[in-house]
Amino acid sequence: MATKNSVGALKGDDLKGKKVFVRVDLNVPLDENQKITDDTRVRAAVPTIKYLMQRGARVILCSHLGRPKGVTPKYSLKPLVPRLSELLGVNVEMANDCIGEEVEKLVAALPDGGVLLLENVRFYKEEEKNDPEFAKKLASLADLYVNDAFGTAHRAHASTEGVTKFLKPAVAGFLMQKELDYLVGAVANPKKPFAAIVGGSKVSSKIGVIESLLEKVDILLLGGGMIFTFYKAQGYSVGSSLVEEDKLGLATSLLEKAKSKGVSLLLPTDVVAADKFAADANSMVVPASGIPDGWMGLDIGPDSIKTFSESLDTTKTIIWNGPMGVFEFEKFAAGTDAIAKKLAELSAVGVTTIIGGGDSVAAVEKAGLADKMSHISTGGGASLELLEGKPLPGVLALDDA
Ligand SMILES: Nc1ncnc2c1ncn2[C@@H]1O[C@H](COP(=O)(O)OP(=O)(O)O)[C@@H](O)[C@H]1O
Ligand SMILES: O=C(OP(=O)(O)O)[C@H](O)COP(=O)(O)O
Repeated sequence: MATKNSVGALKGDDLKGKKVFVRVDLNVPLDENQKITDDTRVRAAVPTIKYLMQRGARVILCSHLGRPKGVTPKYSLKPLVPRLSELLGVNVEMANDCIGEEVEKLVAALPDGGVLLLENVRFYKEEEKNDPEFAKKLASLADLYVNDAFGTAHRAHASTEGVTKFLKPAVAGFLMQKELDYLVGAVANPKKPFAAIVGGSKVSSKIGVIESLLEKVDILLLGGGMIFTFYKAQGYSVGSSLVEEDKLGLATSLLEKAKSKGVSLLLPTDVVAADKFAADANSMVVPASGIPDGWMGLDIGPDSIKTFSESLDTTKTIIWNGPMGVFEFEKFAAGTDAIAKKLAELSAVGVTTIIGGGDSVAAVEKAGLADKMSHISTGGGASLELLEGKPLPGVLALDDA
């Protein structure tokens, strides 16, 4: 993907008094009392907004929250206002809509350096349909466009893609730039040796990323539920572990591809098996080649943790996507925790460590190690697509640098 123009190229003269439409990803988890349970995405949006505020721009924030079908109070962005105001040090205004006369009035009343948050853009079905008329209405609110919503950059929606046809310049925000620098830059030109750790539930959801990474990495460590498809393909007994029967051939061909590329592909040599899929299951460590009938592998075992850790010792760049086990259950979180700790240790001695979104981020956060990593992606689906080598529509639509 070509380098994109960034908001940092816009100076005071470009921004003073200008209305800037900023697409952010404020799709945060809320509890039943509408309280934010993880504000990572809000904090990640702050540098771009502050940069614009400090240069006298009038900032119009646009985001989605959840996947509403029509106007749904539960998915209002109103609960975001207090935290945004606190982080930005101003009273963020809230609109009840994202287009229309009332919104236009609020935009007109915005002072230089002021911030207006539009209501959930997905309250209109036209957003996800990338409807040009709707995109034009969004565009008409502002003088220029900044996309900082990395987590939504894999969606070709009106506020991420369509709007750029009517609003120029269209540039990347600081978060978007940082995500691209790490997930494209560091992966395309890694300091070597370069290792990837891929886990998560199914091989089918990670085929693209494994194939793409096999072209680039020196070491590939596999964990999570997908390993049992690899074991079964090799003729091991896997008990009642998660297996995708229709992907056995694929698993074999991935192993062969790794061999032909000279990639050192490591599968766990032992696993923690459970007698049921539950937090209070009975568990035992068994060799990878012999999971007893009625038992299922839910984590990588201690020998594998040791081998995986040692293999990472020599690396200079590590990317991690997907947990090593069912980390949501304390009993089966040791493999994931150990990898998180290892990456934190290696970061401290200068290894570039990149956590590619989704559940791996949740696992690193649960372990309290988020601030130790070089980069933690704010996008699950978006980071996966980038790592698969797919272009992101929300990025493609921006002006080239
Ligand atoms: N051995 C396993 N058996 C079943 N599920 C697993 C196993 N290991 C990991 N998982 C599950 O995989 C899920 C994460 O998978 P995935 O969504 O592919 O990862 P990510 O979100 O990081 O891309 C977690 O909910 C975890 O419990
Ligand atoms: O949370 C998001 O994606 P993610 O869960 O893949 O990180 C983004 O806000 C995109 O949301 P969507 O998958 O409803 O388009």
